[in-house]
Amino acid sequence: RNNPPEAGLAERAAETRSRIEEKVRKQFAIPIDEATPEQVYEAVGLCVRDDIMDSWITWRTSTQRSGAKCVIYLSAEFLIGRLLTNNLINLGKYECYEMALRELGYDMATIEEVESDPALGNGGLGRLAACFMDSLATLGLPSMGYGIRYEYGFFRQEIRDGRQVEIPDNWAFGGAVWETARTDRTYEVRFGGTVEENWNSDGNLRVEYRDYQSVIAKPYDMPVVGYRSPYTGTLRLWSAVAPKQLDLVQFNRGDYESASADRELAESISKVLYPEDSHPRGKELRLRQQYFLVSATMQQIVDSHRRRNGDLRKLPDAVVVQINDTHPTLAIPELIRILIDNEGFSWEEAVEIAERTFNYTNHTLLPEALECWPAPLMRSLLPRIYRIIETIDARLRDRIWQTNPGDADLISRLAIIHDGKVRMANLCVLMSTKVNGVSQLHGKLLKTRLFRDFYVTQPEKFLGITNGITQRRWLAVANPRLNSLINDTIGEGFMRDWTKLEELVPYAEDASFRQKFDEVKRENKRDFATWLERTHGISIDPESFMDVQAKRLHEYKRQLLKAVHILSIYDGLVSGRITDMPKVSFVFAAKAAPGYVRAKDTIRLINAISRLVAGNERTRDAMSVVFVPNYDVSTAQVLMPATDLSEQISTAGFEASGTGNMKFMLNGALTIGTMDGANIEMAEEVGEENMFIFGARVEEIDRMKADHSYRPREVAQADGRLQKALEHLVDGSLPTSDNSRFEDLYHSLMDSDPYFALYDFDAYDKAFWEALRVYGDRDEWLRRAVLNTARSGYFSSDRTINEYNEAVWHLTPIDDAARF
Ligand SMILES: CCc1ccc([C@H](C)CC(=O)N[C@@H]2O[C@H](CO)[C@@H](O)[C@H](O)[C@H]2O)cc1
Repeated sequence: RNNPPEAGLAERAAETRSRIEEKVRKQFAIPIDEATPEQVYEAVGLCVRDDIMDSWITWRTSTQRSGAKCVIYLSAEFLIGRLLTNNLINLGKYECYEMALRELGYDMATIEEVESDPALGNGGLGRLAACFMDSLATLGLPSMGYGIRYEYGFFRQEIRDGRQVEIPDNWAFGGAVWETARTDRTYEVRFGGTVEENWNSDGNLRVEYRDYQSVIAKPYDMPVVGYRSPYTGTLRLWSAVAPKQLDLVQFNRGDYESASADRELAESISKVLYPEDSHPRGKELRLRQQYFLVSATMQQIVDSHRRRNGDLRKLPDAVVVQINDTHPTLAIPELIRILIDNEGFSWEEAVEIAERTFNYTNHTLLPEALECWPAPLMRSLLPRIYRIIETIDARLRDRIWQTNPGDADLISRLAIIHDGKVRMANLCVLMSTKVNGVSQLHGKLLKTRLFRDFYVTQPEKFLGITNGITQRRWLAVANPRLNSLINDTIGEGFMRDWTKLEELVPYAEDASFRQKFDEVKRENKRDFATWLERTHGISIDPESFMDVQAKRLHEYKRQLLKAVHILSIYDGLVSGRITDMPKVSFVFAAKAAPGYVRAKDTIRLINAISRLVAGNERTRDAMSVVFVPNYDVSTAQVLMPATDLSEQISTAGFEASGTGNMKFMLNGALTIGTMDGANIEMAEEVGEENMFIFGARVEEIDRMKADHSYRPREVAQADGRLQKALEHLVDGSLPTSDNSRFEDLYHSLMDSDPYFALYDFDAYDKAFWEALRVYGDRDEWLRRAVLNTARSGYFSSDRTINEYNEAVWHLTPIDDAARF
């Protein structure tokens, strides 16, 4: 990050240095030269935290006082990543702290790596929420994120004998310098018990709760620092605490277990993140987590509004709540409960307020990912909430019966409670003002498929808002070399104004700029190789062509297509069919949900292929297959700047948007991909000729699904290369530590191939070789790579957030005058 040292930098660095020394002394009672990197990291973090405090307090109190409309981003996941470097860059203090540390004998990289990566999310949905918080703060839009402070985040992944092993991730063990426990803002959340509704003489409803279990929700606040903007947002994460630590009565009775049983049950609520990102396991604890999050949040929202404004009818003018997928759906009946049971509103009034308060974002079309809770479970765990949902459902059924008498089918499709299940997506759509998909194609498919019956009656409710990524973390933090090159070429404007990146387009034709761009990529590849060796003891050739597929392991993302294609290249090299191929490193990074057997099998297959390739002298120097363990935000930040080819090969119609695709594009990688999700809009921005687009379009996939015409086995038999490659899965040629093979994967492709991997194989092969051909022409490759970076500005989450604000939230940014 070698920006010329501005005037005064040395003085500020000296002052910062003494603050760090002082912090070490006060915090650890030792002189700096005895401190460990962990202690120095904590001291530095605490100094930066002090730098943030004043503006954080100012804005939190002033936005509250000003009554400015605020967006509440309600999400079960926030994949925030490490915060030190991000906060320093957003504060404009990176160089200052880097110089101070250097004078203390520390290089920033060492201190940065000490920080734990709070994996409070699974993947796309969680990371999107984190990018959104950064953009909201940078754009000065009054905002608060609400989530759960899981004690154990997303599991750590280790690969043993080629297999994924899950290790608990106690992220906060090293102390979390960025959070503040708000013991002054705790709320009680009730579970179970019985509920009695009594209408008293003055016709008001009085609801009696009995025999319920209580859990205390304790908030931990984290500041969300905007980029060079004094506005600091807040991320509030709730932690579950038992109302009483120990039941002395039971304890004195010698019944020690039950004495602490309640406590364990209570605190198990925020113990661990559920590692599924498609198959909800419908576990009671997961439902407890969801209600815990929404009840604490909505109680607090109503409380502070009543304290600030008093008239709850005006709540929708003061706050707008964005529900991040269906996981926080219960916020809707919870608000209605509070308004009726605690605030004495009528049913109609409460429903009207709720409908004007909530909006819902859908992130997946996968039927198996749509949450449907068993009605008996919800009735017993949340008796009052279930009553309210029953009433909403009954009134909906009545309304449909009036408008479509006799149309039982329509009712069975639109109803919220159906077949003993509570369909969370239907409840969200019915009770939200706006429902959006996360790319233009996804938005369209919500209208024509998933929510068609709702769309026909309320078309204005539905839209598509294409995802985005924050250029602060995914360029300035992750790729300082490219960031400096861009700053030196077109200035720093891009960090705050995504449209500025366009100014880089002409430099695609500039040979000296392409040269510098190439040098940046080479350096980043060397960094990645060094990091991979140091962190995982895995070696990779930094001069090789980096072909990367990094995302959650899921059949629709088709890591299997990539793996089978690599086997066909292996066969080609062994048979001599393939002679001239540049050295390629096929890099995979992916976590599989622990219960998703086929996904875990695919990881095992990739590692077996890696051994097969390394074990053959005809292939080991021509290519390597590398599986990078424990893919998380920090890994993505070192991997994406080092990538040449980004694999975005999902079956058309299955990837709602993708956001990794945007990060690779921004960091100068070319994309080989299908016309799916946001890939389509990337092709619109940069031109299809600057990507390697292949494969069946969504219409073709739909047709084959509709007429059941697809015969995968015939496709394989018609293509000798493909057939031979597939044989490896069952012929024992793949080295596995227990001689196990991959029958299930083989048959999943040959018998049904639900994601049309074999159908797109040949088209993929052609696109891949075209990519290698272009890579052979350095100038052409670099020209296209520069264009991809230059045309990726549209995928800034600032553009996305501005679209949400115009179409859904209607917030007023804090007045710019105060911003600078
Ligand atoms: C209940 C289990 C569960 C947990 C998480 C999810 C998420 C919705 C899965 C997810 O992360 N979806 C991804 O969201 C990204 C952000 O919008 C999109 O870019 C990806 O296309 C989508 O797969 C579904 C089901």
